[in-house]
Amino acid sequence: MSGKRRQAGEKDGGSKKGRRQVKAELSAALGLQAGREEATRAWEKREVAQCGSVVLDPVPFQHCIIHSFIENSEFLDGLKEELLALSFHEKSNDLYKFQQSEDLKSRKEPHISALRHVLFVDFRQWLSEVTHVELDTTVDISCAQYNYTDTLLCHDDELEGRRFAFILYLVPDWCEADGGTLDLYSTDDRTQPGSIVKSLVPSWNTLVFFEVSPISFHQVSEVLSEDKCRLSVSGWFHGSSLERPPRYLDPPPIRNPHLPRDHEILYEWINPVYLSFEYQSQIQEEFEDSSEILLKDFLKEEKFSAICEALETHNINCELLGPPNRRCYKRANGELPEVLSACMDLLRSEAFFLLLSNLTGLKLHFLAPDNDDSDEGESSSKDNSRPSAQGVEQGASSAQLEGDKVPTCTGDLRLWEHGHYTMIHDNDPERQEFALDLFLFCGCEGQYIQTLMAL
Ligand SMILES: O=C(O)CCC(=O)C(=O)O
Ligand SMILES: [Fe+2]
Repeated sequence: MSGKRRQAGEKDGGSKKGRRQVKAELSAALGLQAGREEATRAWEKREVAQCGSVVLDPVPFQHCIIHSFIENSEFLDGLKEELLALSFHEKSNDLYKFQQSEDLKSRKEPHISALRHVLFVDFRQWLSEVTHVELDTTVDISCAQYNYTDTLLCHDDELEGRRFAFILYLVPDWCEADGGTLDLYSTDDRTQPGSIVKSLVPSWNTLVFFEVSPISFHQVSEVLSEDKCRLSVSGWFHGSSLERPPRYLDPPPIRNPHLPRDHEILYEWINPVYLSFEYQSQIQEEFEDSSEILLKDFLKEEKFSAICEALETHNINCELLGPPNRRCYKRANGELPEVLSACMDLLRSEAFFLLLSNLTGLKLHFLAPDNDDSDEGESSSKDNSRPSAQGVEQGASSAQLEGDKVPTCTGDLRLWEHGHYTMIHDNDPERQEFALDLFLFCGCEGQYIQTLMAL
């Protein structure tokens, strides 16, 4: 970029008419030679250091916090105004929920242009000098708003070319109880995230940057304040990426064939409407159309009440499952109250495999008709976007249906609390095969069973 064009970018479009020039200035602390040298030394030696308003910390991964990042703080009021006037769109999936602005790369507003300049010219030079990393001129920047209940779950930011992530916070007075902290995770020797070891509370005019690497796992915790807006400008400085070790894959779950139980078990547990052949065919047709189905009041009322009561009154031993970039929920791991273990047995029983075959048209039992011969049996399209099931408590199981192999299943009792989640990954072992997912929700309003075809 030529000096001439840069000059133009810094100015308010109307400056010729005598309006003030819009210019952002980096914190004076970043200009001090001694501070830069100390920061460079600390970064290289991976040491904790504080150089004025600049704090460097290598744990759990190299990051840096710069308070009063922009020297002329009133500039930020103008910037905030321009940012809030942009159009934002809702971003929402299994990983995040927040609002993102349009790309700031080519916005012409004076404060936004000036911020781009101070970040990608002045600060980039400082960053390159302190970290000894050559950074290219790629401009990668947008604005985010996190409001009540918004979050961005555990991720590492890794994408070709991203070398440093940065976030400049433009928040009102903020405290830990408001949520929305930037949480940094430790990692194990397989570079899987473990637990949160540092939480950064956002504050006005503070910039955080960190090195993007295979261990840079972080999240934005759920915003708990009902009225504050967590406004930030964030993006990445680009350079050649660090080498990435092969990604760790979860071992596949242990699957078992059905338990030998005859159809009596169905009469004992299942709402009789689901045992009528006529209704089963209707359900099957619907399932074949949409590859998923929700069956209300699936269990007999007295059985369902007994399950709910057992869940409420017994102290069920659980373990918290991770890693947090994949899942976070509790799984029952001890002996279950009798009615719950009987219910799990039902879901794994031979009779239930046959019932599921009738409800879905899938061959989950050798006695089930082979749907490949029928006209409508082609419901095997790959669906990589199935949603994660949510519920207060839930038993989940999935049955495998591959070729001539004996159908098998695996399942667990999951206990859901506020903040628990599952995420979808391309390299899930469960996603490499044909499977039917089944969720029986308890402790939510009403009872229903949902089946989803995974592949
Ligand atoms: O806003 C933050 O504190 C972090 C944002 C983030 O991790 C991202 O946008 O990838
Ligand atoms: Fe991130």
